[in-house]
Amino acid sequence: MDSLTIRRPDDWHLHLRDRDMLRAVAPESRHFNRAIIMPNLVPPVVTGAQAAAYRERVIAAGFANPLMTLYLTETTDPADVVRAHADGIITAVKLYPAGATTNSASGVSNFENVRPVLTAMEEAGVPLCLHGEVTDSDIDIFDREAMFLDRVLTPLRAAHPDLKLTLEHVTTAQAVDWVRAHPGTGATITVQHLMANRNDMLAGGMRPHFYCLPILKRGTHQRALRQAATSGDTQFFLGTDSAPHPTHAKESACCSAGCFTAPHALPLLAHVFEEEEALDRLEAFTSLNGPAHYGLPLNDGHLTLIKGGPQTFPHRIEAHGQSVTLFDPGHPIHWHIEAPA
Ligand SMILES: NC(=O)N[C@@H](CC(=O)O)C(=O)O
Ligand SMILES: [Zn+2]
Ligand SMILES: [Zn+2]
Repeated sequence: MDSLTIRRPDDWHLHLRDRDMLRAVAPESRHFNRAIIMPNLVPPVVTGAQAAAYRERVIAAGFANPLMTLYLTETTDPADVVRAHADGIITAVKLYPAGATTNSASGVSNFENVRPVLTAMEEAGVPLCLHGEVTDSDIDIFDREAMFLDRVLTPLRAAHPDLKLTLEHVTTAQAVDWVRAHPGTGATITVQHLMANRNDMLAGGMRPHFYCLPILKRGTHQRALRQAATSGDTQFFLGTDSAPHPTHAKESACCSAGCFTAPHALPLLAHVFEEEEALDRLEAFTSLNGPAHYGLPLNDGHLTLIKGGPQTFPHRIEAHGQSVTLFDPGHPIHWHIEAPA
C-alpha cells in the first residue's frame, strides 16, 4: 500500500504550553482536528475561569478545537469542576501524582483529599485522565507505572466504578492488561513508546530526546504496546503526549522529560503500523476510538498519507529565540502527509 486515507485524526494528549512556546508549537498540530490540552502550565490551570482564558490563548495561537482540562489539586472545588464541564469549558480533569512529571508539584499527594471531587465527577460524568505513576523515590523508576496500577488505580476504580477514566501514555504490558481487564477504561499511547524502547534511549550514549515520562521500558513492553495499538481494540487510542521543551533544556545535565512529536506524529505512526502489517487499523487508533471513548462525534474530512522516498523532517523548529528539537527515531521514515489540494 503506498497511500492511506483516514478520517481526520485527533490527539487525545497534547502539551501546547503558553506564550511564545504556545505560538510556536500550536500550528504544528494542524493535522489534528481536536486535541486534549494538558493543564500543566506554570502555574497550572486549576479553575474553570483559567481554563476558559487558556482556551482563548490556544485558539488565538492557531489551534482551533482545543479540548481543555483542569489540573486536579487537593484543594480543587468540586462545584467549579462540574460547572466548567456543564458549561462546555472543559472536557476532562487531569490527575498528576505530585512530583511524577514535568510541572506536577501541585498534584495529588493524598488521594483521600480528592475523594469529594472524584465523587462529584463520577455523578456528573466528568472524565478523569491520569498520569499513572507512583512517585516514591524508593520505587524503581521502571516499576512506577505497574505499581500505580496496584496501589492507586485498582482501588480508585473500585471506589468510583462509574468514573470515566483514561490512563494516559501507557508504557507497560501490565498497563495494557489492566486496561483490557477494565472495560470502559480508555488508554492513550504515544508515538515514542511505540517506536522506541530503553535501548534506543541508552544505546551508544544517553539520548535526551528519547527521555520522557513514564520512561521508555524494555522491548517486551514496547511489543505489548504495539500489539494494543494495532489490534483495533477500541480502548486504545492516540495521545501523542507531544511535550515541547527548549533544546537547551533537553540537551542539559538535567534533561527535561518530554518528546516533541506533533509535527511528524502521523508519518511515524504510519511507519509503525506498516511494520506491524496493520495499516488498515491506523484509522481506528487515530480517528475512531478516541471519540467513541469520550462520546464525541467523529471528525468530518479526511487526510491522506503517502509512501514515497525517505522523508526529511526539520531537525528543530524555532520558538521565538529558542528552538525545540523534534523526536528523531534514528531511521528513515517513508511516509508523509499529502498536501491539501
Ligand atoms: N511526558 C513527559 O515526559 N512530559 C510531559 C508531562 C507528562 O505528560 O507527564 C511534559 O509536560 O513535558
Ligand atoms: Zn504524564
Ligand atoms: Zn503529557
